[in-house]
Amino acid sequence: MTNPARTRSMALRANALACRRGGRVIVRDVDLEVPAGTRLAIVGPNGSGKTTLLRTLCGLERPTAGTIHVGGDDLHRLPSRQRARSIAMVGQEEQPSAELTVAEAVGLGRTPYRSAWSTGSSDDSTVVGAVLAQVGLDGWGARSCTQLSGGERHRVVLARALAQQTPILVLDEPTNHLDAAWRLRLMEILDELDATVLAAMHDLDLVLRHFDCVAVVSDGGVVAQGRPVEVLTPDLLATVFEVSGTVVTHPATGRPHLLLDTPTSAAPRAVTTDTP
Ligand SMILES: Nc1ncnc2c1ncn2[C@@H]1O[C@H](COP(=O)(O)OP(=O)(O)OP(=O)(O)O)[C@@H](O)[C@H]1O
Repeated sequence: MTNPARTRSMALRANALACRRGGRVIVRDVDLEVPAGTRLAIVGPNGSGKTTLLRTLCGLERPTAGTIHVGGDDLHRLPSRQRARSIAMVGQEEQPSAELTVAEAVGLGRTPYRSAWSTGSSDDSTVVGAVLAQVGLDGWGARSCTQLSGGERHRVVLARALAQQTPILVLDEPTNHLDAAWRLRLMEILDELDATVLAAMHDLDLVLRHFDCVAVVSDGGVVAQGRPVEVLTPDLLATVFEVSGTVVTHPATGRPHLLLDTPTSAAPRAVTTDTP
């Protein structure tokens, strides 16, 4: 499928980033260098600070310390329209507004390109049609967002972000609500996109196979970053996630896959001869 996005990817850099919430330090001393066109996965246990970090990196939360640069510009000095043309974000539990049709919800992604009183151009309709096809909702534009399943609503908010045609795309757990086929299709969409992608991910196997880099967050700090196959080692998986992990090669494709298990179940099983 042709990629309807007309973007050029852009680098993102964060230095010494810190965030507090409710008097607590949630993100501490984070340095990230994400070259243009890189797909970076942010992984870490529940509550480790991934959402807070992503929201700060796209300017939705102000850091208490540190700087963020996109394409060389200080994010917090960018006019809001330019910021909205640079970074699109899909939140973890984001929902399209119930009052809107699917096309209207996706069309919101075009807002940064519209003048004050414009309701949208034919160019905008072309982009909306193309991204709806990309997320498998071709012809669904006139439907009310109330008539969608959880996974379909999630694909609508993803389409809204794709319609924004930004050089940086930030996704917080984008595989939430998606079935097995759509999880893989989403990874293909990200693979094809000419954008820098930052995504909080819980599925470490998808990270291994589809991301260029991974940053591991634990207790608000980045404890490891680099190529997934080098970072997601058995030692790190045991220390940070308290799971045992083994990389195996798919017998048909030859691609690496990550198998996870509880630490004890990976140990050799005792053979019992007792009959029930
Ligand atoms: N408004 C707030 N005030 C105080 N603490 C908060 C606030 N929001 C989040 N936290 C805490 O900050 C920590 C990090 O939360 P965050 O949502 O960034 O984690 P996460 O890694 O995205 O988690 P998950 O994988 O569960 O989505 C958690 O301990 C959370 O309880």
